[in-house]
Amino acid sequence: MTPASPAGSASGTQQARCDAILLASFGGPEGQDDVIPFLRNVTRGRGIPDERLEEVATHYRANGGVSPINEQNRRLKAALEAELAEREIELPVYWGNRNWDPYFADTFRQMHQDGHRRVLVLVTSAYVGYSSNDQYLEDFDRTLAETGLEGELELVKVREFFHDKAFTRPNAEFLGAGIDDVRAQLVADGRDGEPIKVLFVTHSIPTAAAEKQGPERIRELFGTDVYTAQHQAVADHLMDEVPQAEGLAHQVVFQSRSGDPRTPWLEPDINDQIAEDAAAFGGVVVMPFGFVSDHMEVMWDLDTEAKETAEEHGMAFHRAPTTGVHPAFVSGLVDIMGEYLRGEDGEPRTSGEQTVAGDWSDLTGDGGWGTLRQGEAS
Ligand SMILES: CC1=C(CCC(=O)O)c2cc3nc(cc4[nH]c(cc5[nH]c(cc1n2)c(C)c5CCC(=O)O)c(CCC(=O)O)c4C)C(CCC(=O)O)=C3C
Ligand SMILES: [Fe+2]
Repeated sequence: MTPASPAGSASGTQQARCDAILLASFGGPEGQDDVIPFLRNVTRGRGIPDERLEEVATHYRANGGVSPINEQNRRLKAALEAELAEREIELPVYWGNRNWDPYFADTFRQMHQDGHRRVLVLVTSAYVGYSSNDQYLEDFDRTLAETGLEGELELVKVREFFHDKAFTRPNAEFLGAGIDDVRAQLVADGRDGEPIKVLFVTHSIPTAAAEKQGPERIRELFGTDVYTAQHQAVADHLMDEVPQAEGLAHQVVFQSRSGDPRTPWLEPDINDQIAEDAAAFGGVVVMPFGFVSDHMEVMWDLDTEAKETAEEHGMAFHRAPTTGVHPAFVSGLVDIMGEYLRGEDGEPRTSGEQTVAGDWSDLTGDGGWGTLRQGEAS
């Protein structure tokens, strides 16, 4: 695994050019028979009790055993291919997953067989955390070793993009539309003028894992862990960007905690926060900005559970979409990938545009995750 060095920063050394792109994702089941094997893959070696697997399985079972994530990724792959073709960037796009078919091992073998030796890897996570970054790097290294492709296939991971226009522009649009919708719901209900709150929701992680992440300068600046800080910065930026959001309350909250209930995870949970806000707010806009597609965690934890919680408390509710295949997301991602691709003149072809202010370099910091792995956090 090569450290993510954009083409332009390759000082002096003559780098080989990337000859393919890999869309790397989580993977999900595509039928009832896939559900338990998929969950075993996800929790491999982490001692997640069977009761918990069965509980999570019900979320998938209720949807025919199918997670929407693979279809979302097929659509994203097609959209990226179209955008690349439009710009005359002639690189094939492959797709591989951590937890389901097509598995990384099969895709790596296929790419190598097709003659590719240096692959630009786009991971479907906007932020830097163990699950969204480091675990992928570990998977890539392990897969290269398992397939005997170490030294044969070089992988270059595209940087995080939570702070880029690619990600913030579609989310700003969704936030504005969400506020308009909740306002309209309140008006239709004869409750015009009741206050609205914006809840920015992301995946919870064990606090021990969050606290392990450097760098210190970000922890000090935000007064919180680095995982939360990335989300806090995006949430604050979006509230500033969107005219309709002026004067509204907002907060970063968490969803989908799992594991041993005695192990502390980041809080508050979105459902608890909705219940607490019910007395003071007439409606809630839920922004699932921790994810880049409407997958099972969005369908179940937000469209089912959080929506129910809001309804029970008589609150208007709007769940905003995720970036998915929004044209600005797709073209922004290709701009960012262009940082690693050189044009005729040897310079990076394009670059992303950072919209969230701040120095977001070296987000793992302090040598990364050290010996702590999330499975050991409890
Ligand atoms: C930070 C984060 C992201 C966001 C970053 C990113 O997007 O990469 C993410 C994404 C996802 N997580 C997903 C699904 C699951 N995550 C689990 C378990 C866990 N996630 C964790 C963290 C994260 N997860 C953690 C700390 C655990 C517990 C320990 C462990 O086991 O690692 C479990 C096991 C059962 C359970 O305990 O709930 C499942 C089934 C799906 C697919 C959804 C679909 O199928 O559509 C996606 C995109
Ligand atoms: Fe997860």
